[in-house]
Amino acid sequence: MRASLIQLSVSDTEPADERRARAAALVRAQEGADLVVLPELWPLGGFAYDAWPTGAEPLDGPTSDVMAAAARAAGVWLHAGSIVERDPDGPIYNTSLVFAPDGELVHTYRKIHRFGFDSGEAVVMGAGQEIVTAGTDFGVLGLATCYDLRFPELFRALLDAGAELLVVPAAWPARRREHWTLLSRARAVEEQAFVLACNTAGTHGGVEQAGHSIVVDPWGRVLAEAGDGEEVLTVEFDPAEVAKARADFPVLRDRLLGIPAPVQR
Ligand SMILES: NC(=O)CCC(=O)C(=O)O
Repeated sequence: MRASLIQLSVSDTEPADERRARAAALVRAQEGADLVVLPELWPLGGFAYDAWPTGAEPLDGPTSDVMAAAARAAGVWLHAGSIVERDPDGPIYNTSLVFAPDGELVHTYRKIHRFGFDSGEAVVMGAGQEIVTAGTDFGVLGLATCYDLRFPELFRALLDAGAELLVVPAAWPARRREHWTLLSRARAVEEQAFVLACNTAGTHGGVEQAGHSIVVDPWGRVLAEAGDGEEVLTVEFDPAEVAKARADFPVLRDRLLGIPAPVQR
């Protein structure tokens, strides 16, 4: 399969609608790929907290509109990164959107672990409650977002839900780039799965982004890694390598904790 990670540059100066149009053109240009991935909160900026109250949008808002059309035009599965979702009956959420090649919005995932400690996302956004996987033509995607990468128990739960390709949109700062690379590889090794981690480039909200989107195979090998700036990272791999790695080195068979106990007779 072929995957393209669009490491979009996000600034405070580009209006959201212009960035939506630019991102949609980049998605359309990936015709021939099986899966296209965008970063976290790219329409407004993952650290542009001031823009969130007015820029939040519903699931059928402007980002969904342009991304559905772009997925359909390119004929690709599209993980369109995440938006600031306005829930009419609740708080705002950091919500990822997955579109099928016909443009239908088939899965959404509300980020579970909110970043910021006592500020930003952790204060103004609601926490997602559900583990989400997405069945596709080429395997089962496990959905996680940015800071979620630090919580291995989420990835173990995704494994137990059948995930084979872990897709992680992010707005990960340059200051902690080493963690980004290390954790992406760790999650791939632990779950014996592909990790496709699509980060943001540029600077917004005063936070320089790390870039360095990365694709890791189930053995922890880096198949492709982007640089610092805006870039489309394209990589080809065989999703069947997941089953092969799990059979060749059956470490998951030796789990003792956190799995249903055998029936005692
Ligand atoms: N947007 C985020 O979740 C940032 C996470 C981060 O900066 C970190 O985990 O470090």
